[in-house]
Amino acid sequence: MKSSMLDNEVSSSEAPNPETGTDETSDTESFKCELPRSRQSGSKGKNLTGAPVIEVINVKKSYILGDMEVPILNDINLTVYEGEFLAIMGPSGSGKSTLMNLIGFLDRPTEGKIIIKGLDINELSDKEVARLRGLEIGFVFQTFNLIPRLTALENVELPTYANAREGVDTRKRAKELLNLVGLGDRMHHKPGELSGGQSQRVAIARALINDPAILLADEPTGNLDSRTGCEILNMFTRLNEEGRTIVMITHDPEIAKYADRVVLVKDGIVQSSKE
Ligand SMILES: Nc1ncnc2c1ncn2[C@@H]1O[C@H](COP(=O)(O)OP(=O)(O)OP(=O)(O)O)[C@@H](O)[C@H]1O
Repeated sequence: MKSSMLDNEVSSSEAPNPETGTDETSDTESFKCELPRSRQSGSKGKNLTGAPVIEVINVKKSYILGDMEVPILNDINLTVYEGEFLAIMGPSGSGKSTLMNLIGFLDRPTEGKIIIKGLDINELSDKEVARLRGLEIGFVFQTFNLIPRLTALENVELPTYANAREGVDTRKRAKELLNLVGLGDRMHHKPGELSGGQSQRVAIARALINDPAILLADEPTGNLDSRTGCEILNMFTRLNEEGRTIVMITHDPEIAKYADRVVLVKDGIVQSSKE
C-alpha cells in the first residue's frame, strides 16, 4: 500500500452535505476554492529528488484522416518526477488529451519514446503494456466514464478484473476506497443514481484500486460545480502529498495553482514550463 490516505477519515469539507445527502451545492457561482496551505505560493517548494517517473522523448503524433496525415503533436519532450503534481494547459484542440492518452498508454506515438518508471513502451508487448497501465496508472476523466449498469462498488472493482496486485482483497479495498471518498452509503447505487460529484468520487476510487504510482486526470472538475470541484482538488492534493505523481489537464489557471508545475502545450510542442 503506497499511501496512508486509506487510514484517514474523509475531512468534513469532503463529506456529502448532511442535509441533502449529496455533495452538490446551489451556490455554484459564488463559491471560490481556498487553496490548501501547502499549495499557496511561497509554501510549495517541493523538493523533487525522485526519479523521473514519466519521460516523453521527441514524441510526435499524427492522425490519418482519409488520405491525409494530420500532425497533432510535433515534438514533445517532458519529464515528470516522482511525487510531482503537474498541470497541462493549452488551447482547445492543442493536443492535451492526445498527450495524456499517450502517457497513459491508451494510444501509441507515431514517433518517439514514452518511458514509464524506466520502461520503454516501444519495447513492451501489448500484454506488458496493459499490465503496466493497469497497475501503475489510474485515470480520471471529465465525464467520469463509469459503467451505467454496474454499482459504484462494481465500478471501483472493474480494473482488477484485468489486472490486480497479488494478495489484495479487492472487494475489501474497493469498500475502503469508497468509504475514503465519502461514499460508504452509496456503494450499491448505480451511476444514474449518483450526483456528478459522487460519480467523480467513484471514478477516483476506481483509479486508486490497484494502488497506482501515477494518476492521470483529464479536466477532472470540468463537469462539477465549483465547491465540488474544490473538494475533488483537495483530494488530489492529499493523494499527491502521500506520494502519488499526478498529471492533470485543465483550462483553468485557478485549478492549475494546485500543481507544482504548469506546462503549456501549443502548436504541437511543450511551449513553456513554469515552476
Ligand atoms: N482519434 C482521432 N482521430 C483524428 N483526430 C483526432 C483524434 N483524436 C483527436 N484528434 C484531433 O486532435 C486534435 C487534438 O485533440 P485533443 O483532444 O488532444 O485536444 P485538447 O487539447 O485535449 O482539446 P480540448 O481542450 O478541447 O479538450 C484535435 O484537432 C482533434 O480533432
